[in-house]
Amino acid sequence: LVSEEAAAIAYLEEYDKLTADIHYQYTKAGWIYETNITDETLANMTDWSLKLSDFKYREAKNASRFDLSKINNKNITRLLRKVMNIGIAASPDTVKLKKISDIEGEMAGIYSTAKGCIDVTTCLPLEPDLVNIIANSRHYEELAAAWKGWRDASGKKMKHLYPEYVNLLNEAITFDGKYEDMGDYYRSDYESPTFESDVRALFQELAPLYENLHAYVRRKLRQHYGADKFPNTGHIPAHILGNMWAQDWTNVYDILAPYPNKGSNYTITRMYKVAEDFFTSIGLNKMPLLFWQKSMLVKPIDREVICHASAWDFGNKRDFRIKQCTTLTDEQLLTVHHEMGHIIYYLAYKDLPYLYRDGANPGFHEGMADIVTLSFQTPEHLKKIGFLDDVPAQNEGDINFLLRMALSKVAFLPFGYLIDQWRWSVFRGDTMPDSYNEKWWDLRCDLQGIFPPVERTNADFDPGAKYHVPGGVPYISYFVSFVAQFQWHKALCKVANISGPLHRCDIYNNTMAGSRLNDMLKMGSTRPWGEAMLKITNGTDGQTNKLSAAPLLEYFGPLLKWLQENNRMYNERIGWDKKKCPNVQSA
Ligand SMILES: CC(=O)N[C@@H](CC(=O)O)C(=O)NC[C@H](CC1(C(=O)N[C@@H](Cc2ccc(O)cc2)C(=O)O)CCCC1)C(=O)O
Ligand SMILES: [Zn+2]
Repeated sequence: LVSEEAAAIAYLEEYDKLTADIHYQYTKAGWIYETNITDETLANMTDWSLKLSDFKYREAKNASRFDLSKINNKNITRLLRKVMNIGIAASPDTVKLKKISDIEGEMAGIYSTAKGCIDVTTCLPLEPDLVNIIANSRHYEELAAAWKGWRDASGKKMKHLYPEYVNLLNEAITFDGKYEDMGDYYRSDYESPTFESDVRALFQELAPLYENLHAYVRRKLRQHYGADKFPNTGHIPAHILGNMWAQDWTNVYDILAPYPNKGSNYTITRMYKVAEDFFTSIGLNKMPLLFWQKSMLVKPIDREVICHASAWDFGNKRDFRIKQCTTLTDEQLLTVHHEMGHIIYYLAYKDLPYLYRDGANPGFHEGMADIVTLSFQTPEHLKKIGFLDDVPAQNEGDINFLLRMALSKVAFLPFGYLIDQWRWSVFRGDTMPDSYNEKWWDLRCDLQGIFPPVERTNADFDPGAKYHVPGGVPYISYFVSFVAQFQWHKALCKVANISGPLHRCDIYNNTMAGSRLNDMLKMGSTRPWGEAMLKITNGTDGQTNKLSAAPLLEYFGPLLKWLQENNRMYNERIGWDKKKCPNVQSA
């Protein structure tokens, strides 16, 4: 009699090959669509998406025949549970699954081909045109036109699709009674019943730092644009922060602090080589030859593509690519490092069983993508690789540098937190279609302290103007990443014996730090993520297997002190009125 465990092992070996093969086909169909948007490539991708759902449905049935209580090998039971954890593919209603794919395809198509009109004759794509206007224009009305034009052409055009999309997802995911709604399923990636309250607590711990940055930035922007543009509720106009979603404020750094912002003489290829050099300098992998042959690193001129940058793992242990409409800007150089960070993670776990080729949780994959930017952006590092001529003197250079880092790493926190607060409330049924936009602006106003420059009504659908909402891509992973990456940075700097303030630490060329990081990366999702966290933090002070805001607060400690002094000196109010949002109609 073959033991239950032996039979399960034999099944999983066969499954591993089958799942890798069908995922290769599905990923290739996705790549072909995203790098050449046509009706045919969309139909092909939808076809493979349904084939994959069908495969998952069948194999979940096959795996359910094993009696887990008779298998004491935790690894085998974890793998079997992953085979049976198939999300919406648990629904036998393939007509509804196809409808979900069709709606997603339609929303992604609207988003990726939308052209926002900034006047009656000029309509422009988001990347790079509208992004550049929002980044570089300093004219209030011109910025407002680009901000409104984009939302009218994207979110507003897909508003009618989203209610059915939500209902179909909820029907499919609740079919076998494992999940309460689609938000419950998204959160299950973190394998923790307290995840939702844990991230809320982290956000509240970080709010004072954000509010002090917000107060300083509001004062400097008020000086530039005039006090009449700033309501006495304390909110900042959403469209003058240098980013289409006000999620990253580095582009208005020139208004906030006079600082020689060096444009450097580099090429697109050199951007990728510089990023690769960072990873190899700490002992991690270089990009395989296939990466350079198959990636799409610049926007093609002869076809429509999805420009939103992304990293791809084709699942055959050899084919890893980046798709990015790369341009020569500092922000883009960071995105290059980010996307390549994902590839490094893929390479670290490529020889694990397919089911384990994932981040320990989605936030870990994003944290890995970002971690090197904490070293790469230090003035010392930029000087080392010739992007900065001189290192600014200690003190005021420190504050300028910390301010610039805070404009991306602190400014982002409420945004990274709120997208899924909105989405989870929609999936729960707490927010119905007739208040989608009001709920969105409740969160945007109350948590980010910004308000819309032009009147918003429930005819608008501003959540749809952010890629990840029509794309059905979870977002809390970025909030988790922004917390975790500072925990890892602190631990790796300790392991690397690099002393001094955390914000000046650069792990470049440090293979001890790299190998400690790799110990975590190569685990993939073999174990619950607390064990992966300990792989990095073990033996360092404050070691923990949980998320902690302390390292982020330590990193920005000197800046918070400076901001508090500066805001006090100018008698600047900290914070803004909650539940009062200018330009937003409440139902
Ligand atoms: C096949 C596939 O989809 N692969 C996944 C990777 C995987 O899951 O394996 C993937 O490539 N996702 C794309 C996404 C792209 C970007 C993004 O969307 N960023 C967020 C939030 C943010 C902002 C600042 C920041 O410093 C870091 C993140 C935004 O721009 O709002 C765009 C620029 C940066 C990262 C990404 O790389 O995370
Ligand atoms: Zn990422």
